[in-house]
Amino acid sequence: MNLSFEVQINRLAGNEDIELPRKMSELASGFDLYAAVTEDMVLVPGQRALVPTGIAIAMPGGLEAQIRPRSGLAFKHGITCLNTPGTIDADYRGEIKVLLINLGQEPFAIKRNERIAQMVFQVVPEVDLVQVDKLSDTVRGAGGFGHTGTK
Ligand SMILES: O=c1ccn([C@H]2C[C@H](O)[C@@H](COP(=O)(O)OP(=O)(O)OP(=O)(O)O)O2)c(=O)[nH]1
Ligand SMILES: [Mg+2]
Repeated sequence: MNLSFEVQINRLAGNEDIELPRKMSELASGFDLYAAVTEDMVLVPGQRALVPTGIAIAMPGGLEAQIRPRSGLAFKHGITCLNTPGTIDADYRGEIKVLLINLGQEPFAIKRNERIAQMVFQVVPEVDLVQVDKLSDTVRGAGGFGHTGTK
């Protein structure tokens, strides 16, 4: 499979030193995002914060970017994205920000140019919502939320 797209990116003023999002291995799904905090941002347990990345992007319509946590930060420090996956719309031109929360037991300091999350691009199909009086029948019907049991 060889889907490929061009996505424009720029650094916002004052962030010339911020690393551009980067894949850390050849076939990685995500581009790691770097914190553009001007001074250390400390999250105490339970605290959330919108962390700047210093970058903005423009992708073609039909794509979205998802902002996802890094598992290492989540496992070691309880740092995750509160709204995971965050949604970056194709028509958004503002700074990409990462909504982090500290679910750990210790304060955590976010430093400038540390990798805080990752950005995964996805294709979004065009969908027309068509209003109808009755939906098609299925075996599952309205069963959900554990309806099929645990084994
Ligand atoms: O983790 C995130 C989530 C969103 N955004 C930006 C890009 C996105 O296109 C925009 C709106 O996000 P969303 O639709 O999730 O938020 P909303 O609460 O519905 O705001 P809006 O009314 O602006 O759509 O905010 C980020 O920078 N980081
Ligand atoms: Mg929205």
